[in-house]
Amino acid sequence: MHTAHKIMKVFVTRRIPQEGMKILSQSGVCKVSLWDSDEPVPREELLKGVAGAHGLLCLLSDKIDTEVLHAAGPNLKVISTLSVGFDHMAMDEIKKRGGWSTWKPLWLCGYGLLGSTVGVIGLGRIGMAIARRLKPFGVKRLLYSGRTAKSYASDVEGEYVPLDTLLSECDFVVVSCALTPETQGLCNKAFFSKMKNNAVFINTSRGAVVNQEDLYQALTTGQIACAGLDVTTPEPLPTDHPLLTLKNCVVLPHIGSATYSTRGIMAELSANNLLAGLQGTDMPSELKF
Ligand SMILES: O=C(O)[C@H](O)CO
Repeated sequence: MHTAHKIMKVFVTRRIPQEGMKILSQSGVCKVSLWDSDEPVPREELLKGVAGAHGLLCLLSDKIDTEVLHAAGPNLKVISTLSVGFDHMAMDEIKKRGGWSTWKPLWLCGYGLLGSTVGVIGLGRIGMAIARRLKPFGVKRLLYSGRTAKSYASDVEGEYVPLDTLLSECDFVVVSCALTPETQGLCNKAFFSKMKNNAVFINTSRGAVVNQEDLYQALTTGQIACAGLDVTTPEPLPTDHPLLTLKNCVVLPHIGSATYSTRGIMAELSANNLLAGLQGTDMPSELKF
C-alpha cells in the first residue's frame, strides 16, 4: 500500500552537495528535477522548472518573487532555501498563498444531508443516537442493517434492509457496529464496490471493521466520493500513512465521544458498574457474553 503514495515534484535550482541530494532522492516521497550546474539557473529555466512543483529548493541567488510563485502554480507547498538569509524571497507574496486566500464557490465543499438516504450499519445505542441527530438535517430515508430488525427503529423511521441494498442506495454509509469476528474487515473491496460513486463513508466504530487498503483504493479510484474516519488501525495512524495523503479522507483521533459530559457519563457508568460488581448487585450496564 505504501507504494501507492503520490510522488511529489521537487525542483532544485542548482547542483548542491550530495548529502542533500541523497536525502531527497532516497526519501521515496519526491521526484527531483535539478538544474545540474554550478552556475545560477537562468530565469526562464527557473520558471519552467518550477511549474507544477510541490517543493522548491533554491539558493540565495534565486529571486523567488510573484512571477516564480505564479509559474509554480497551486501545487507548491514548500520553499526551502540553502541559506540562512531569506531576503531573496518575497515573503509577503509567499505568505499570501498559504491558508485561506479568499472565499471560493467550490472551495471545501462537501455533500449535504438534505434529501439524502443515510444507511447505518449497526443500529444499536450509538447508531440510534447518530440517526436521531441526523434526521433533523432533512434526511429523506434512513436505512439500517445488522443481525436483526429493531423495534425502536420506528423512532427514526428506520427501514431494515439487507446490507447490499443499503450500500447500493445510500448517499452516506455510517458504520457504528461493534467489532466482532463477523464485522472484522466487513468494509472491503466488495463492500465499497457496491456503494455509489458519490457516496460518503463514515466509520465511528473500530478501525478493524475496515480493510484500509481497499478503502484507499476506493477513494483513489473514484469508487466512492470521500470518507470520514474517527477510528483507524492502528491508532494513531502513522503520519506517513497513505490515507493521510488523501484530500477526500478526513481522519480524526478517535474523538467521537470527546465531550466533557459524555466522558463524564462514561466515567460514572464504569465506576457504578464496578461498584455493583463488587457489591454483588445488578450492574447498570453489564456486558453479557
Ligand atoms: O468504545 C467506546 O466507548 C468509544 O470508542 C470511545 O469513544
